[in-house]
Amino acid sequence: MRGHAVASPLPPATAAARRRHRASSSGREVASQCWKYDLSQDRSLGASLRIGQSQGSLHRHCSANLLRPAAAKNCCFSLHMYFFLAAAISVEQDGVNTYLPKGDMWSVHKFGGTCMGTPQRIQSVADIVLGDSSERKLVIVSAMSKVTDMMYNLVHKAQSRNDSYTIALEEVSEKHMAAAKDLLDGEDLARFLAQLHSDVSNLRAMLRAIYIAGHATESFSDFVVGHGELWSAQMLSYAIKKSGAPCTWMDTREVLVVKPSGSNQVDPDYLESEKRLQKWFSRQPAEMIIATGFIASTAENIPTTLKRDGSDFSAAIIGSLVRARQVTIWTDVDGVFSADPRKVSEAVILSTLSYQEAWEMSYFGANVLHPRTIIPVMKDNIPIVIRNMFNISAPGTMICRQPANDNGDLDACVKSFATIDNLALVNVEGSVSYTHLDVYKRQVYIRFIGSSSLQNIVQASSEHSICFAVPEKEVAAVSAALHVRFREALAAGRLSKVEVINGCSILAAVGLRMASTPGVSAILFDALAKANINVRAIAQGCSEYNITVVLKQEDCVRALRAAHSRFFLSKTTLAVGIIGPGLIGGTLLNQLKDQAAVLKENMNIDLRVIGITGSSMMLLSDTGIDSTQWKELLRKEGEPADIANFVRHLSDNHVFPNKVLVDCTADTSVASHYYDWLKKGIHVITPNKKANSGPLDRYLKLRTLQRASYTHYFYEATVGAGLPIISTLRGLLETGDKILRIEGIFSGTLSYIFNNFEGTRTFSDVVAEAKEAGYTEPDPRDDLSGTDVARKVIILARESGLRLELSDIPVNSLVPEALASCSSADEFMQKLPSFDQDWARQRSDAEAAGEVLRYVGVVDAVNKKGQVELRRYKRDHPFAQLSGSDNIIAFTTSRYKEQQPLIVRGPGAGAEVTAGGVFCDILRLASYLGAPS
Ligand SMILES: NC(=O)c1ccc[n+]([C@@H]2O[C@H](COP(=O)([O-])OP(=O)(O)OC[C@H]3O[C@@H](n4cnc5c(N)ncnc54)[C@H](O)[C@@H]3O)[C@@H](O)[C@H]2O)c1
Ligand SMILES: N[C@@H](CCO)C(=O)O
Ligand code: NA
Repeated sequence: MRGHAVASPLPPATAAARRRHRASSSGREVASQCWKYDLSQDRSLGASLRIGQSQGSLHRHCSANLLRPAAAKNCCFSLHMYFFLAAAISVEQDGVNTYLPKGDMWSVHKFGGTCMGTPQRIQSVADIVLGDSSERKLVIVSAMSKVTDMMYNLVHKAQSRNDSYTIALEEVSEKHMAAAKDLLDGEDLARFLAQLHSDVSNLRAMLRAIYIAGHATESFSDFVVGHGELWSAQMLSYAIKKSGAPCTWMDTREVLVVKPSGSNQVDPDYLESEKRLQKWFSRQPAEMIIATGFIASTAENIPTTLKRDGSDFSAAIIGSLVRARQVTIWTDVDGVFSADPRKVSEAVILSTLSYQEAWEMSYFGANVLHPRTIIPVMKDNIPIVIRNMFNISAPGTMICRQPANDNGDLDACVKSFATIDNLALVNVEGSVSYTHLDVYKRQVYIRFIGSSSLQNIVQASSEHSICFAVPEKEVAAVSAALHVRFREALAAGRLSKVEVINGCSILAAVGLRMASTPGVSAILFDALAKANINVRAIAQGCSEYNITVVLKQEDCVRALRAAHSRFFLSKTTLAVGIIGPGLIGGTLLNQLKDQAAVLKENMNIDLRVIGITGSSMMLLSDTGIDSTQWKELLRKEGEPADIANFVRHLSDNHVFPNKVLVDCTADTSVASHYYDWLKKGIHVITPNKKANSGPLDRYLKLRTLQRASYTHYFYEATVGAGLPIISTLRGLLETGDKILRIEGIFSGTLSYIFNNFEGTRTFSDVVAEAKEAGYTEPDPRDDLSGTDVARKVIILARESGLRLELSDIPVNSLVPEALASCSSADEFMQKLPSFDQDWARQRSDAEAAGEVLRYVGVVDAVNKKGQVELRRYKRDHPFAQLSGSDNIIAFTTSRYKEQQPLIVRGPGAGAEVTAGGVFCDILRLASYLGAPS
C-alpha cells in the first residue's frame, strides 16, 4: 500500500482561502488543508488528485462516498482508501510561526486505558491534571480500557467478512456515548456526540470497504483503531473545560511523524515532528493540551500507530519535543517493584531507577516501560515518574539519569530481579581436537544475533562451546538451522554437537552500580547455591547492568525469591515439614507458634510449617498451617500419612526457596531417607539418633554428601538435648583442638533415675516418673538398656573422627534379662517392680561406701574406643552433684587438660529443652541461609 502512492503536501491554497476556511469552521481551531497525491505507482489512474478539506481534521468530514462499494469496485479500491487515510491527517504547512515554549514549564502526563476506564476515572484524571500547578501541561491519553481491543476486533471481523462488525461498532459507539453522557453536559456533550456520530458513520463506511475487500492493510487498521484515543482525548478535554480551565485537544497524527524501523517498530522523526508541533502550537498556543497517545502518522501523512505500549512512547517523544520538566506515567500500581510481586510477596517499590536499569528490567520482562520509551527522554535527561492514579499519596518511581539516593550500599547495587520463562538453551560444542570453534561461534552470532528471540549468549573461554537461550517454541527451528549450517563441521567432527536443553528460565539481576561493586555476583550465587539451585549458564557484559543466569524453569521462582531476599533483606522464608508430632514435635510446634511473630519482626525470618505427618495421618498446606490449631486440623482435615507424598509436597512447592524436614520420630526407617532428602535439596534437622548411630557406611555417606553441598543437616538435640554438645565439639575440632576423651552422663532419664533413687521410692516408681516427665525414649528400655547412651557415645565418637559401629561399644544394660523380650513398653513398665529389690540392694551397697550410682558413657579418642557402664562415684565427685535430668559432659582435649576439662552441664532431656534445641537448629539453618545473625 505504502508503495502505491506517496502523498506530499501541495503548496497551500492562498492565505485568503485559508482564512475563509478558518472563518467558516464554526469555531473549531483546526485549519483547513489541501493535499496532492502523487500516484507514482499507478499512473493509469491519473497523475494527481486534490482533496479539499474545509473543517477540522479531515477524516471526520471526508465523504463516505469515496468508500461506496460501487466506487470501490469501479476504481482502484486501495487508492480510495489511501485518500481516505491520508486525508485523515490535517497538517498546516505554513502559518504564523509562534514560538513553541520549551523546557521546565512543561509537565507531561500520560494516562493509560485503565486510568481512562470509566467516566468517574476520566473525571479523576481531570482532577489530577488540574491539580498540577505547572505552567504548561501536555496530557497524553490512551483509549478507554478495552477499546483498542474492540477496535482491532472490528477490523478483524470486517476483513473476515463477519457481518457482526456492525453490531460491534454500535457497541463501541454506545460505550463512548454512555461515558460522555455521564461525564459531560450541555453544549460540550452535544458537540462530542455529534463528532462521535460522524466518526462512527465514517468508520462504518470504511469497515464496509474492508469487508468487501476482505483485507485491511496495516494503515487501514491503524486508522480505525486510533479512534479510541481520539474520543478519549476529546472527552477528557471537555471534562477539564467544564471546570473553567482553558484546554485544547490535539490529534497527535497532525504532529508526530514516525517511520517504520524493523518488525513492528517505528522511529520518531524528531525534526519533522518538532516542525509540525511548532506549527500546531502557532495555531493553538494552549497552556493545557490533551493529546492522543498511540497514534501518529508517516511522513506521507498516512495514519499509523506507535505499536505496543504506544501511549508511553507518545508521552516520551512529546516530552522530549517540549523538553518537559518531567513525564509522569500514571497507572494502577505504586511504582516499579524490585521483582514481580506475584512471585515475591516481599517485593518493594523502588523510589528511583536509572534509565539503563529501567531499560534492562523491561528487556527482562518486567512490566516497567518499553525500552524504546526510555530513549526519547534519556537523550534530553527528562525524568519519567511512574505513579498510581488510584493511590495519589504514593510517590512512585522516578526513572532518571543518576538516582540521587544511590548511596553505594551493596544492596542498592542490585535494583531488581526479573525472570523469563519457557526458554531452551542451545549448546554448540566443538570437538576438543579442533580449535576452530571461534569461527563457528562467529557464524552462530551472525546467524542469530539479529534475531529478537536470542535471549543471551554464553561463550566458554575454552573456545570449545557456545550456548545461547531462545524461546522454547523457536528452538526446533533454531536447532534445525544450526544442523543445516554446520552439517559439514558436524560430519567432519569439528563440531561435536548441537544440543538443546529445554525447560529453562533466565533470572536476571539488574543494577547500574553492580559494575563498580565487588561481591555482588558472589552474593547472588551464594544465595542460589544455598537454595540448592543449579546454574546452567551465566552471562554478564562488562557494562554489568545485569547478571543473567540460566536455570531450570522449575527452580526459577525459588531462585528469584532466594536472590531477592538476600539483596532486599526481606524475610528468609523457610518451609518446614514436621515428621512425628509427638512429645518433642508437638512441643516444637508450640514453640514455633509462640515465637513466629518475634522472628519475623526482629530477625526477618518467616517460618512456615507446610506439612505435619504422624504415623497414621498427615496435614498438608501450600502456604502454612495455622499453628494455633494444628492438632484439630490434623484430626479433621488430615489425610492418610504417606511419607513419600509428604516429601513430594515439600519438594514440589516452588514458592518457598528453602525447605527443611524436621524428623521428631525415633524411627530408623524415617532416618534412612535423610540422604535422599538432602540430595533433593531439602535440609534435615533432627533429635532422632538413628541416622548418626546407624551403620557406619551410611553415616559416612550422609556426612560426605552434607559436606559437599549447601544442603544442611543439623542434629544438636541428639546429644544432651538442647545443651550445646555437638556445637561445642565442632568448635573445638574446627579450631584445631585435639579431643582426648569425652566422658559424661548422657542420659537425662538415667541421670534423673539415679539422682532421685535415694531410698525414699522404689526404682520402678522413679523410672515411671522419668517416663511421665518426658525424659525417656518412647520405649524406656532404650534408656535402661544403655542403648540410648551408647548411641550418643557413637555420635560423639564419630563426630570426633573415630570410625566405630554401635556394636563396638560394650554396654552394661540395666534391663533385666527376663524383661528384654517384653512385647511392649507398657508390659515392661508393669513387670519392672519385681526387680525393685535388686536395685535397692545395689543402691544401699554404694551408699554404705559413701558412693552414688551413675550411668556414664566414655569416648576414649586416644585408644579409639567407647564404653557405657554403671559406675560408682564418691559423693564429692562432680557427677554426684547433679539434679533432675541433668547431663554433664566433660571434654578433655589438648587445650582443656586432665584436671580442667571443658564441662557442659544442664538438663539433657525433656520436651521443652529438646524442642528448644531443635528450634535452635532451625534458626541456625535460617542464619546459614542468609537471615541476619
Ligand atoms: N524426650 C526427650 O527428652 C528427647 C531428648 C532428645 C532427643 N529426643 C528424641 O526425640 C525424638 C522424639 O521423641 P519423643 O519423646 O517426642 O517421642 P514420641 O513418641 O512422643 O513422638 C514420636 C512421634 O513420632 C511418630 N512417629 C513414629 N514413627 C513415625 C513415622 N514413621 N512417621 C511419622 N511419624 C512417626 C509417633 O507417632 C509419635 O507421634 C526421638 O528420636 C528421641 O530420641 C527426645
Ligand atoms: N531419652 C533420652 C532423651 C534425650 O536424648 C534421655 O533420657 O537422655
Ligand atoms: Na545438644
